[in-house]
Amino acid sequence: MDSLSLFCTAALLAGGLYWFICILGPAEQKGKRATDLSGGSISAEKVLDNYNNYWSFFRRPKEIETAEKVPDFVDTFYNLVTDIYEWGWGQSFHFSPSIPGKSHRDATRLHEEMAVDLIEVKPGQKILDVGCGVGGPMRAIAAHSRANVVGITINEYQVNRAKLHNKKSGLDSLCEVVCGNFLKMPFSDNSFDGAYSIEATCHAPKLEEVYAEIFRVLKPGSLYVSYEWVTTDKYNSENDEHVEVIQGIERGDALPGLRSYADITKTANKVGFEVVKEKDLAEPPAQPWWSRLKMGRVAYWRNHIVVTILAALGIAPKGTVDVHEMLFHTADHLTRGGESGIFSPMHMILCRKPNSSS
Ligand SMILES: C=C(CC[C@@H](C)[C@H]1CC[C@H]2C3=CC[C@H]4[C@H](C)[C@@H](O)CC[C@]4(C)[C@H]3CC[C@]12C)C(C)C
Ligand SMILES: C[S@@+](CC[C@H](N)C(=O)[O-])C[C@H]1O[C@@H](n2cnc3c(N)ncnc32)[C@H](O)[C@@H]1O
Repeated sequence: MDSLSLFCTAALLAGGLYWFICILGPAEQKGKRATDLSGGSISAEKVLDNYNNYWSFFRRPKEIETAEKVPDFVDTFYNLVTDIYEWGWGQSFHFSPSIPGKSHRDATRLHEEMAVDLIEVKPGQKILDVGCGVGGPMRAIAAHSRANVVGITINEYQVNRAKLHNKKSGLDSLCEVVCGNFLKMPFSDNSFDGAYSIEATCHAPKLEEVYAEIFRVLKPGSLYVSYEWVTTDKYNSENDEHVEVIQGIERGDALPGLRSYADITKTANKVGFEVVKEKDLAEPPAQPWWSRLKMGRVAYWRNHIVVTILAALGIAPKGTVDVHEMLFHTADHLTRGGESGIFSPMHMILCRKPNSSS
């Protein structure tokens, strides 16, 4: 081979690799590339150890007895997955029903806007985003309602990502992000005009504790809406396949144990809320929320190859491949949970803090 053909072959190979990693594997929404994957606040050399610790803790969620350790492990989980989520899903870490003729991005935004419409906030009022991730919902909600949104997340890396995105999108005057535990929030009593949580309170070992905290910080008369992860009335704990799917969802999503849909209202009432409305937003005529996960299967294989190459080259931390593989299996369990109807990530509950409450 003469030197010109050698040069052309090398250039083609390099171009192909660049295309495979950087063009084929960019974030759903611009901001994260495969080459940026990190372990969040965990240093690269400790990613694998942290993954192994996470795995030994959450492997059998139903057996988790030390509830006080859960927030720390959830924090570790989000250090491990936040970049992969942003890269492969976008800035909103939740599901939404598919809407024929609309993109995932629009369907996601509409699902988020519905939450703030339900809590009836006015421009300039202050609302709380409980478990805000990197702030995808917060920005959509602030832009839609012109309310001031304060988000709280246990994960410091997410706080920094959210702040960066808020600034880039020009919404930082409406959006504030705080690092803290939603089981013990650094906010005064009766200080918010409304609150919402999107697929976040499922991480609380006891739902009652997080609902009680939200109740405390809300002004009397104001509304709170939550999209909860639950097992539905189709779930049968005697059915081995059902149990396998639900346990797969729990361990791949850092859940200390999924709750039954029937527990949600009971808990809201117990802490003092009036339940205004409750509805599983996944139920027909809503279109499947899991179709986006299913459609992505080919992309996950490609991502797996990209992550494996990057980890081998030392660009992505060791352990990224294991985390990605865990998510790969989680996607399958979530899809099976959706298809069988035993699981919903969008059991909506709308509650009011009574006016008379002291
Ligand atoms: C509410 C929670 C998170 C919900 C979803 C945002 C995430 C649940 C599973 C995640 C993913 C699974 C497969 C990944 C894929 C293998 C990878 O190549 C690209 C990213 C995924 C699609 C990833 C994206 C986010 C999820 C869909 C929980 C934690 C309470
Ligand atoms: C699946 S993400 C959803 C994020 C966001 N609601 C969204 O839809 O993009 C769950 C979020 O809950 C947060 N979270 C979990 N446990 C928490 C805790 N104890 N205190 C504060 N935040 C917590 C995580 O850090 C993460 O930001």
